[in-house]
Amino acid sequence: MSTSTPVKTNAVAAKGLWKAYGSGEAQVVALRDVSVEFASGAFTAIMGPSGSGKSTLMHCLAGLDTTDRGTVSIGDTALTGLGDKALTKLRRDKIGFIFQQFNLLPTLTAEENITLPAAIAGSKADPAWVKRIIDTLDLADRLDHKPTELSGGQQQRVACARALASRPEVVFADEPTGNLDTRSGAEVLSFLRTSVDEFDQTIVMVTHDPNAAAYADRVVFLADGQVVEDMDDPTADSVIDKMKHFEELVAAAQVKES
Ligand SMILES: Nc1ncnc2c1ncn2[C@@H]1O[C@H](COP(=O)(O)OP(=O)(O)OP(=O)(O)O)[C@@H](O)[C@H]1O
Repeated sequence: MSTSTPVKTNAVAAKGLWKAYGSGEAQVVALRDVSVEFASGAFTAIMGPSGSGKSTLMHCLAGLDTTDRGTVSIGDTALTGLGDKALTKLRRDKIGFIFQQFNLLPTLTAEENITLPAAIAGSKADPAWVKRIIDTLDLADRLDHKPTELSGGQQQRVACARALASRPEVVFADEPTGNLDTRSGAEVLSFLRTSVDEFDQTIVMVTHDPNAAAYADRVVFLADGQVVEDMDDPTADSVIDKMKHFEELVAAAQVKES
């Protein structure tokens, strides 16, 4: 009898990404030859100093921004070279987004916000799945409320439900706890952890917060547009240590330059 271990596939893969903004002397190179993969069913945090390229990388991975060179795949679909229409469809079908500012539509109820992406796509999200998410997020008695009638934490939980409603291949979360108090932030992070452990979702999250990164399975560190470290099983302390180390390296490089 063969004892095969399940093969982990990649939800997202980037190879040799380059991205620059502007031209000539004003040019800023935001990504320098970045190759990175994100396994299905894993929670990965992306960290790094301000300006290190975290948002640029996430936008390029999600097809929200173009790259100058390199390839990106979501599941088995290559993003590179897709036209606008195909890219929009891929984002709608395969990618969920959670933003720092929640980005809910103010005139719609929580429930309408959650089901809107499926409605726009002309399909209907699986009601049993949506109910399971809503129950896990403890939103059942808030579904008729408009965003202004919800706390920040509740709004972000609605945004989490919206991101997961279509069971996307990957959810990109950009500083999802940046606007929340500690308790509401912890609720959102616990939900993201649960969505990986129990619902087999894939999460890629940009964060500045070592405590948030500690919820992840892995942390990818960027500095100056490059992947400089890849850490498994992070704790808040191990992440803080690593960040101190980068700050020292950056400070040493600045002394050398001056
Ligand atoms: N639209 C743009 N036009 C010009 N330069 C840009 C643009 N977007 C980003 N950059 C530059 O690219 C570099 C990487 O920016 P990016 O926003 O990806 O970094 P980040 O790590 O997400 O930073 P932060 O933590 O401050 O959000 C920075 O030097 C930034 O100034």
